Amino acid sequence: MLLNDKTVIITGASRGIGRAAALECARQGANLVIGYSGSESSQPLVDELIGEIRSLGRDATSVGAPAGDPNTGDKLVDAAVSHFGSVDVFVNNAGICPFHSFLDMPRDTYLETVNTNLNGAYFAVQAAANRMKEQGNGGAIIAVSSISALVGGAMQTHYTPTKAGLLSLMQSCAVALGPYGIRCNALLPGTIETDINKDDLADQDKRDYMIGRTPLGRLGRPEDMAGPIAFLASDMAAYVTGASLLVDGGMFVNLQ
Ligand SMILES: NC(=O)C1=CN([C@@H]2O[C@H](COP(=O)(O)OP(=O)(O)OC[C@H]3O[C@@H](n4cnc5c(N)ncnc54)[C@H](O)[C@@H]3O)[C@@H](O)[C@H]2O)C=CC1
Ligand SMILES: C[C@H](O)[C@@H]1OC(=O)[C@H](O)[C@@H]1O
Repeated sequence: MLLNDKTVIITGASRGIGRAAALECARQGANLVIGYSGSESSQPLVDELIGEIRSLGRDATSVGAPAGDPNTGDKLVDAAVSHFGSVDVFVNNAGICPFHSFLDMPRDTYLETVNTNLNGAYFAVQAAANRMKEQGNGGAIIAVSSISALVGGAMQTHYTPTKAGLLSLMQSCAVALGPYGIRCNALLPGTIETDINKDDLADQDKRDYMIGRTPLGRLGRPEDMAGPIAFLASDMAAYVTGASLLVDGGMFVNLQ
């Protein structure tokens, strides 16, 4: 197992990519702190996920707190330490992408997107890194960035800068935290079918277009992200830091 007895924190883990990553980390031997928004509607999903993790023979606890709140990272770290005694891996995954055109972007939509996806991530990564430094055994930090860190989208002008920001944050943190043995990497998913793009992909033309751009001939599934996240979290990636792992079915390189 790749993550035996490690403590892994994952934000936005109630569903989608975060959930699949949590289950894979549990299969690989980790105990989990499940970060979620704290909304009532998420609670049953979180309870079900914790049940699944326990049925895999591992343990999990949850923290309901908004990703954009600068104190959320401290709460996640406190929960990891009080339940499991350490923080070994931190996966910053929570994110939103409310598709909207640029010229009439509501200021609140822009600010909420940047706050949830990037500002909260900064403080959460800082909290996890301080704990890892204190423990003195290194650690692994992974930010779920996106193919959108590299390319634009007319309906994503508020979103793509947050994903480029996360990629850049991991690069700079790799430099800042390397001396403590803390590795920092970015995962760049392509188009993965989850709730974040359910409405967008309900448009059959858009869906066919995205599939057509993907050499592997299908959209991604959350499970496709889980192995790469577990790899980056594990000692198999002991010399990988400051890297970005594009997991997109080949979409990015498909010019013509
Ligand atoms: N689905 C895709 O095609 C891609 C997704 N990503 C990124 O992957 C990450 C996960 O997204 P998906 O699993 O696709 O979508 P999703 O909508 O299924 O999951 C998003 C998760 O973030 C949580 N979340 C949202 N706002 C939050 C808040 N304010 N506080 C705490 N948690 C909050 C949600 O509760 C949910 O658990 C996001 O950062 C997204 O930008 C990146 C590239 C492609
Ligand atoms: C929400 C989008 O469909 C998804 O998110 C991203 O980061 C990429 O732009 C994907 O297409």
